[in-house]
Amino acid sequence: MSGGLSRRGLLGGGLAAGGVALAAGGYAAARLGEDAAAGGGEPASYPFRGQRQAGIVTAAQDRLHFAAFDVVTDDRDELVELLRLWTDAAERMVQGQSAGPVGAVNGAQNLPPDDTGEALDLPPSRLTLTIGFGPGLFEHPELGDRFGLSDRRPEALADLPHFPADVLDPARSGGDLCVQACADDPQVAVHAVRNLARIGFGTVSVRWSQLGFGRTSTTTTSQSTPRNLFGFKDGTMNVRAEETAALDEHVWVGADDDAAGGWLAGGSYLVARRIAMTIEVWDRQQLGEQEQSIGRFKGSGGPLSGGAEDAQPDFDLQGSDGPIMPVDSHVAVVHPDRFGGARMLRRGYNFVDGSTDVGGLDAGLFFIAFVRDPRTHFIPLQTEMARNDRLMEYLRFTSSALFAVPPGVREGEFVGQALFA
Ligand SMILES: C=CC1=C(C)c2cc3[nH]c(cc4nc(cc5[nH]c(cc1n2)c(C)c5CCC(=O)O)C(CCC(=O)O)=C4C)c(C)c3C=C
Ligand SMILES: [Fe+2]
Repeated sequence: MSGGLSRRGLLGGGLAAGGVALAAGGYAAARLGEDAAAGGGEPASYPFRGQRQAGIVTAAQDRLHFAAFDVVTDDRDELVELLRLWTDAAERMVQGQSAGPVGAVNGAQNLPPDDTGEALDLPPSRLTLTIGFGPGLFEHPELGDRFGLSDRRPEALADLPHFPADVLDPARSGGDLCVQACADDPQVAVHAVRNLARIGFGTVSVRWSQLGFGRTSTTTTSQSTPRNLFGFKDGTMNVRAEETAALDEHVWVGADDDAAGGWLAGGSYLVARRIAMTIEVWDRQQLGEQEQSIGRFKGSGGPLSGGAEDAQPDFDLQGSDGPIMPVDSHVAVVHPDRFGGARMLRRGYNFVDGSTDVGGLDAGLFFIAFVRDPRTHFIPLQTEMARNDRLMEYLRFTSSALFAVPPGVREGEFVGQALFA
């Protein structure tokens, strides 16, 4: 079966030429429909290959399935083979094709299908698959340097420190590999992670995963600012795709950043933090207290010091009781001016994982940020936030991980190939 057909074109096997043409026509129509729905001129699908991995500056989609994997082999060739297989499958799935060339329903009756089938008939849904490498791939705490990679580990790629007020679940933290699947349809994102896990059976196992909805960031100037589960606009001051100089300064790893990490040049670091929000406590706070905690108005998203959403906060402006922008408000605590101008590209999602055992919502923000160096662009902010941020009263950090995200995959290569050269 041709690799160029969409999943929908594969149904029924052995289609006559006219049937194929019809299927392809349906696909094109779906793409046009998606284009319109996506808004802002975003394409209906993103290629897996390119200068950068998609899923970083790509306009943030609405849904997330994030998975961290343990590598369960100590054979370097098996790891490389997995990355080859993942590259092939990812390239297919982001185009709306099945994970393998045969597809969900056209294979032999006596073999498991090379695609699980739940995304049959669904368009690409702007799926992006972003793959990262955790510290354990280079030097595992129990298994050591399984793959002969320890001398290629960039210094910045180390487990994040324990921050004050972290209540981490170790089983839901860390990981040797990660896959960030983002799409406008949750079924497409889940299908992608499921098939990558299926392909990796015997080489990797899923350590933990997280579903997310309702992006809490804006990564292009054409996107409007969404709201998080506290009801506030989130993503206002994010680094955007169009800010190419800021991306070079704050998001992309430079060629000279690390002697051992040359393979990561043009890539980035992905910080993941699952943050449970005590929704019921928050909901009982007065509007004024909520706005003082964030430092912005809930309606407009503008800073309390005045102006529209995109106005710069004035931290010196005084009210009768001190600064109008409370010094312990979230935007005051994490403002780049306090960290030598360090910015980050945030790309998080809301989550609701059912209810807690006392009947509250098990809900929060799955924080994802891409940074050039976590030591300068994340750790100092998180430390300060944990110590001094008024918002902390309503937050519990339950999961934490750091991954190095290699640059984009060139034609004929597999993801992260330079690391194994
Ligand atoms: C350590 C990094 C950060 C964590 C963790 C974090 C959690 C978190 N944030 C909100 C809500 C908002 N954050 C906003 C801005 C903002 N947040 C961070 C960093 C972390 N946030 C930065 C760097 C910034 C931008 C600061 C600036 O440049 O001015 C905002 C304001 C709107 C915006 O700019 O996006 C909100 C709202 C929650 C609820 C949360 C944990 C659950
Ligand atoms: Fe924030």
